[in-house]
Amino acid sequence: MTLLDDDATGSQEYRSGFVCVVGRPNAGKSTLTNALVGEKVAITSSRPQTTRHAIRGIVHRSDGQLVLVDTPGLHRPRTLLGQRLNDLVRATWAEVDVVGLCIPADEKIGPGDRFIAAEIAEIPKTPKVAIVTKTDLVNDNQLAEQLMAVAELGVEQGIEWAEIVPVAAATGQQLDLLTGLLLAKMPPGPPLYPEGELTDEPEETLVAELVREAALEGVRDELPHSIAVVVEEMIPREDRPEDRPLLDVHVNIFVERDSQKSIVIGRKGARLREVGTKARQQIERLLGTPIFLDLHVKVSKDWQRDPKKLGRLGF
Ligand SMILES: Nc1nc2c(ncn2[C@@H]2O[C@H](COP(=O)(O)OP(=O)(O)OP(=O)(O)O)[C@@H](O)[C@H]2O)c(=O)[nH]1
Repeated sequence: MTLLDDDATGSQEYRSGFVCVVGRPNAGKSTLTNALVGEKVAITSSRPQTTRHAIRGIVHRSDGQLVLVDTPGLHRPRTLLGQRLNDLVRATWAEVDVVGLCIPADEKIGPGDRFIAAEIAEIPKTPKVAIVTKTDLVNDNQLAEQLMAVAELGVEQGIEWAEIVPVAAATGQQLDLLTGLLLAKMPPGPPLYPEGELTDEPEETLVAELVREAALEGVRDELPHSIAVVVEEMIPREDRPEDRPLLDVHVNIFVERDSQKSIVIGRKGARLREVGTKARQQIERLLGTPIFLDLHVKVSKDWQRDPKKLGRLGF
């Protein structure tokens, strides 16, 4: 009887806390965050280093709440922006309850994974969970080998993995299991956010991310680092019938050079129109209201190297 009681209270205890998902660029962090939360809140792209903000997704379960922090890819800094991104990542790690290191199942562990593993090895006490992502892309043998390689990586870097969990965000495989394992590592405590809340990012940030994502689609490799998006204004259009509201959304897309501006705009504005259409649909879904999206492309020379410009663009 006592045993049963203990068991019941033990497993029912509500837990809540923060998980920071880390990993080298393209490791699948954003996709995993989205899949765990169940709605699109973090930017995903097939290009590396596109996640600029620590966007949080919130996973609600009857037994607890996970606040997921999605950081930019940690990389060797070459510019001021690179340094600031790395600082942001480290500051986040210092505050969370668990660090989850994403390592793709379909690629050999490389210097990029080692670099981040070595960095997280430096955070004392915080439990570290290795998350082997994209398992849908490999067969059982390859997965088994990767799991062993991840275990070895831990030994090599002096990390004692709290768990090593294979998942496929694309198919949803093992996601519930991962959530459960992460929740078990959270401290007991009340929900940190009200139920139903998916992210505490201001709407402007999410809108900017959606525009950025659309603007990056199918463009040259040099562009991801050179695009910044700022929402200037979001105001309801006046004189609209109550049942047909319209929100005016004014957005500036900043690039570093005239040549990049032409790429973003495209022939006779064709690309920019595509970007606008795509982003508008996503933003309307996010905000639940029809919008008029007004996009402007501006050149802000070398903004990545200029502290004042960086500050103005929100970095
Ligand atoms: N097949 C498959 N592809 C995946 C899975 N998870 C992510 N991907 C793909 O891998 C690529 C990178 O995923 P992201 O989630 O953007 O990776 P990230 O680690 O957030 O990347 P950065 O923002 O650049 O740091 C994208 O093309 C995803 O569609 C998965 O579970 N299965």
